[in-house]
Amino acid sequence: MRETHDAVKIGIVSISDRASSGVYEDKGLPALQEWLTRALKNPIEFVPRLIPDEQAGISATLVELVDAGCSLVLTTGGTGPALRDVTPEATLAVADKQMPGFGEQMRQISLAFVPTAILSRQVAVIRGRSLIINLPGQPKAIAETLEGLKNADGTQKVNGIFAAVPYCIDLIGGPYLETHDEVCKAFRPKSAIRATPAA
Ligand SMILES: Nc1ncnc2c1ncn2[C@@H]1O[C@H](COP(=O)(O)OP(=O)(O)OP(=O)(O)O)[C@@H](O)[C@H]1O
Ligand SMILES: Nc1nc2c(c(=O)[nH]1)N[C@H]1C(S)=C(S)[C@@H](COP(=O)(O)O)O[C@H]1N2
Repeated sequence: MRETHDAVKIGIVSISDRASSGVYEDKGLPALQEWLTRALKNPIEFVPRLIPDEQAGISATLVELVDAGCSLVLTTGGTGPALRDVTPEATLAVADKQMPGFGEQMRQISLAFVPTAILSRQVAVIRGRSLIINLPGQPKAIAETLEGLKNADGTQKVNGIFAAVPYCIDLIGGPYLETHDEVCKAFRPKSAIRATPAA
């Protein structure tokens, strides 16, 4: 087993008019932080932001976090069809590349929980050396989409989207992310798996 893990900086962004103005307590940032801490073996520096559903402000926050060196930025909220839901537009506005597989897989997973999952417009994009992914706003949907669906015996039924995140970050020149298999088994082609250093 590897003794040391690369450090990673992760931006977490909760996008909610009501949580950011104090109408209700934000549950998005704690849910993101809890899941990532449970899933990753790497030491994580979190860069958190709680902001309203304003397109220009969301784009500016994403650019700021990428420029600050975050290899991964996860957003939660503002992906539905309501007039104020503009997270996908704000994310696409700062994209170098779109990564449509993440949104497709999230909707696939979420349909097992709620029929209204087809109302979610989550996107994922690459900007520079950073992967930015939109997650739904329901706090419980964060773990559901990252982790996927498990059978009653604990085996994986549908892979969560996080299974593909470490290899994606390898490909854009980021740190080597390693996960706890019981939370989320990351997939890499054999040729991309780092050799274990000699003891
Ligand atoms: N940051 C949050 N903290 C706690 N609960 C949230 C948060 N964001 C969303 N929710 C819950 O999930 C539901 C759906 O999220 P959505 O992003 O569509 O919010 P919304 O209805 O647009 O309102 P708002 O932007 O004011 O949170 C919300 O109505 C709320 O019950
Ligand atoms: N796993 C999961 N995904 C989900 C949901 C949920 O409860 N669980 N809610 C859906 C609903 S009702 C909507 S409108 C969309 C968009 O949510 P957002 O605007 O909160 O981002 O996410 C969907 N995805």
